[in-house]
Amino acid sequence: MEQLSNKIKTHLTIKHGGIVTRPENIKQRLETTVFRIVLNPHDLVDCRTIEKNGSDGGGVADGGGGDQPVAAVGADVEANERQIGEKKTVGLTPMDATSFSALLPHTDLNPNFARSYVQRTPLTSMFCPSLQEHRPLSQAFAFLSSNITSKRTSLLKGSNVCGPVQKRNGVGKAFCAVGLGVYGENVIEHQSHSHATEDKVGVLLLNLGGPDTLNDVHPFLFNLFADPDIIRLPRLFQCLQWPLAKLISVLRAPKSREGYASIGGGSPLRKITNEQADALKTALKAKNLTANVYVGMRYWYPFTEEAVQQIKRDRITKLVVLPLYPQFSISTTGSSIRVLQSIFREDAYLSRLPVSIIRSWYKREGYVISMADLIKKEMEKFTKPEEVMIFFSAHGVPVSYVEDAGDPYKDQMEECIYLIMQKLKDRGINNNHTLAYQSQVGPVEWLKPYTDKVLVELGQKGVKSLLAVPVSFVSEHIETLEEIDMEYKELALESGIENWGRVPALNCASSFITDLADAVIEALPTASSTAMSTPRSVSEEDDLDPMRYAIKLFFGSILAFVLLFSPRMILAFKNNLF
Ligand SMILES: C=CC1=C(C)c2cc3[nH]c(cc4nc(cc5[nH]c(cc1n2)c(C)c5CCC(=O)O)C(CCC(=O)O)=C4C)c(C)c3C=C
Ligand SMILES: [Fe+2]
Repeated sequence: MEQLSNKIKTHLTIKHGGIVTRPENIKQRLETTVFRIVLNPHDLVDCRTIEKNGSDGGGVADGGGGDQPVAAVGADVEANERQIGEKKTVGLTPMDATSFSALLPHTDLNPNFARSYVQRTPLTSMFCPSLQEHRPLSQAFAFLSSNITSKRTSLLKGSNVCGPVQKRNGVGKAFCAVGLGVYGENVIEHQSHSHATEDKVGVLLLNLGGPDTLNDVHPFLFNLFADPDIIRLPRLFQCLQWPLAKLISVLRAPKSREGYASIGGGSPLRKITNEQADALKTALKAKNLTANVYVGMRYWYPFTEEAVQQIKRDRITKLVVLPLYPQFSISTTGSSIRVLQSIFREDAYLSRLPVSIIRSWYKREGYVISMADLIKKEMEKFTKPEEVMIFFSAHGVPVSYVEDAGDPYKDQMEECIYLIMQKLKDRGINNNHTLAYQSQVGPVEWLKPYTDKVLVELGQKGVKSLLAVPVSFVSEHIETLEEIDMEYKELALESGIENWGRVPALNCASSFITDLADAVIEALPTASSTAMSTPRSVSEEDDLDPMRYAIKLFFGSILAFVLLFSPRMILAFKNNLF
């Protein structure tokens, strides 16, 4: 039992600190359609795969750097070492299939969300009557869903990624798509920039979302912690996801609320993302592409599910999915794609919609240049720019994401920093730089070094001027406005750093938006793009069996007790780690 308890502790990963759940669950509940996976989470276009000038790229997982096309689909790719300048990075890292696990049935038990969602979201009100329906027992037990192991197994089965499923279009762009469980001919092809008049192009911007008001903080946090890509529990413990999410969101809410209060009483994310969507639409128009741009948030309004419903209503014929995270992480892009997968596989219309997903874009020249421009501009504000330490502060993730689940986030982050620094060097800027990770929460180990520790060390070492560069995210949000601008600044000044600066988030910087527009155009799927149906996994089948759920529930409860009252958890709560 003790061994088991230790294992659980090492698996439990919780970061930041309700009662609203996600709307896809309502949809699952109300729409009975044929189950067919159509949007495969591995149908992922990494912008690295797109050659800028359209020359023939070969399109195999060649591990080449720069603009070389690489098959950068996340799942089950063998680690492929790559040399970038003098820096060695891992180009293709294995991804854990749990990041794309199928449905999240445990949260659709939450009636509060259903009510709140329907009240607040007119778009879904057409489903409202069905909310009164009783669910079958098998679904009522669905919160015990456990798919980590089975997904991992299916992942391992398909370790050969790019060979048979890769196609290339006429201008030499190479793409690779891999199925989850079934690896077949599910390929997203790409076309040149001529668009048939009957095409109705949609771009779906994915983002995390944030509470609009202080009252939203608690339910927002609940949604976040109810996400199995945020709190990654071992299979047997997934029945704890929901109670744990409630517990942690209650514990985290006061601290979080304080943070949002200090930045004006809510998150600026919705407003900024909407502005980015408008700017992108305009930039696409300037490039002769008329497109509707939608915003889909993972944990708050407008939810991804709302955006998808609008896409359906608008009868979009081609869709490009663009997560607003430059680097891929299981906890961000991975989680959003998993939600999309669950929606798409249940819907006949969506299942036929040609879709391409830009899974990461930190390597794009336009993004790197935009970042370098912003850094240069801020550096010039210092009296002695050449003495400024460039301090990249990235959002952290638990170490287990990277080491156990194969999250490529850390490698991509390091490569991203390398590319930005190279760009600065090209402009004669040779300052020292460092990378640290911020925003840790919970009793687990996060990526190191930690931002707060490094700031203190730099101050002690005599660094006098420091320029903080937020790098995981392209909008201002609580972690730039509160954590960096207030907490870290204060800490840095206390530690001996005298001159503090912070690079603003890209927000709607025109070079950045223009580059996103290029990324969208390059990623446009052709009408002939096919979708692949993927069967339910063994564990999903299990999830429909009430007896198996009852057994899981029984053992899960015993283990939950051991876990929740373990000394490490108690200590974490006492030390305010949530
Ligand atoms: C285990 C928990 C979390 C992981 C892992 C995580 C990864 C992660 N998050 C972002 C970007 C954002 N996070 C935001 C808010 C936020 N994130 C978590 C938890 C995890 N994030 C919490 C609890 C919160 C709420 C705020 C708080 O209490 O600290 C936001 C929204 C900010 C806003 O303005 O509303 C963003 C954006 C990235 C990029 C990332 C991994 C790479
Ligand atoms: Fe976060």
